[in-house]
Amino acid sequence: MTIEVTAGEPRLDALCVLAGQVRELMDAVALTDVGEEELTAVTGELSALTGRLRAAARTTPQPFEVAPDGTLRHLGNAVTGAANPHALPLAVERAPGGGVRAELVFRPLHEGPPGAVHGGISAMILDHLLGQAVAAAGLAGMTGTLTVRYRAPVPYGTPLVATAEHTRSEGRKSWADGRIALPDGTPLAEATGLFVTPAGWLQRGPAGQ
Ligand SMILES: CCCCCCCCCCCCCC(=O)SCCNC(=O)CCNC(=O)[C@H](O)C(C)(C)COP(=O)(O)OP(=O)(O)OC[C@H]1O[C@@H](n2cnc3c(N)ncnc32)[C@H](O)[C@@H]1OP(=O)(O)O
Repeated sequence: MTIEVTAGEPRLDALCVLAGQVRELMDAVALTDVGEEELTAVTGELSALTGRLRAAARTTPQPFEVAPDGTLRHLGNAVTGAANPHALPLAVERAPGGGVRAELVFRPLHEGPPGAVHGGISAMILDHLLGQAVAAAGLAGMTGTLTVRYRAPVPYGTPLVATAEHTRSEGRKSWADGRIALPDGTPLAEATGLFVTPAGWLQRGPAGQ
């Protein structure tokens, strides 16, 4: 899988490349059929590598921050963060007709029911996308409620499209709708959510800037 690295800073770029390699490692672990001896040998090598990375460690991932070019970025985010091995990472863009969209391919690693993506993984993606639709409308907030309707099993290993749009706001409360669909638009999982802008964000913004 090709990981887009956009930090533009050598150390952060290297961290994002490392995270991409770890994603490949996680996929390999989920699918490997090598024998016990090889599993034990690989575990030993990984233990040594883990120790090298922990030689200099922080207590929180790469923060939500203002990048040198003035844009907001969150390389440590669990859904979009290129520096977070847990993230797909999801590349979210503005949708031509309003709202936001992202193309995505889930992996066998995301399996819940046999042959399909775990419902909690789908909900996580929808939570983030709805939140970003609200943020794109200028009203960034924390998820208050999220309701998901699972209409059909979400497959992994096949291209899908996720979209979301802000639907309305009342004071600090904003609502958004979204869905994960097949490329032809057939919805597989649909969500609606309420996002509340914490009072402090109105003064300082989500990055505390
Ligand atoms: C430019 C910026 C870019 C940013 C990009 C970011 C994109 C990232 C996208 C990431 C996306 C992923 C995001 C994540 O993963 S966010 C992670 C998951 N969510 C959380 O952890 C949220 C935890 N909860 C809280 O922090 C607080 O409870 C919040 C902030 C939600 C409200 O605490 P606050 O003290 O501020 O609220 P208030 O008590 O003054 O109430 C205010 C109003 O809101 C109503 N209310 C409150 N809670 C709920 C509820 N649960 N259901 C229904 N309604 C609720 C309440 O009745 C009242 O309404 P009204 O009586 O006035 O009518």
